[in-house]
Amino acid sequence: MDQTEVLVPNSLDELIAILHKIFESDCINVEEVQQIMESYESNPQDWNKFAKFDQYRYTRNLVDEGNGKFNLMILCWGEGHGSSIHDHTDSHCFMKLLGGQLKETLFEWPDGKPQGEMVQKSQRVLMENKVAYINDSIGLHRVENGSHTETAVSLHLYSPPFQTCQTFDQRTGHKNSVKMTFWSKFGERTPFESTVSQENN
Ligand SMILES: N[C@@H](CS(=O)O)C(=O)O
Ligand SMILES: [Fe+2]
Repeated sequence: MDQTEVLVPNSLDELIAILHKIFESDCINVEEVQQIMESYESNPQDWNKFAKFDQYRYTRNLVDEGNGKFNLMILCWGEGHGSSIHDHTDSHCFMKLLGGQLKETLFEWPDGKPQGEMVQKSQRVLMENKVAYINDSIGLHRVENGSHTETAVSLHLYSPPFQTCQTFDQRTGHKNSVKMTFWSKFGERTPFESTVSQENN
């Protein structure tokens, strides 16, 4: 084994083990994380137990707490489900498509501008196994499952972990602070009380 060896995770568990190693360091190489997440070939048998859908909105399902360095979660998007325009609370955000496709629309921060329609920077469709990266200096985004026939499942890594973010009204740029919750943790449904605030997102 030499130092340039490229590890290819053969399962979600192997990917998580590699991520734990990478995040022992305080200095994160974005390309390295992106590459290792991309090299894992999605296998539904690895992640089915975390993939819990809701009829009305996308769900967030905690998979791993990354020794306190990151949160790894699986998001389940029903047909037509989407997120509000939001930021990522000064964290790194990696998003890998495990199943289906998702549309990501990037927006500029509205700060310092007169109130009005938010400025859209770009749009792309993420295909299975691809990994997108965003942080607050890149901008804001909205993620949508535009399909009316297929669900989508994505794997998100946030470092450092965060529990609140800001959402933005596309017409006015007005922002709201939102508490983010988990539909399930480690494959178990989260008790009702702690999921209520997610409905406001
Ligand atoms: N950042 C969002 C998902 S997405 O739309 O990127 C979340 O963690 O809920
Ligand atoms: Fe996001």
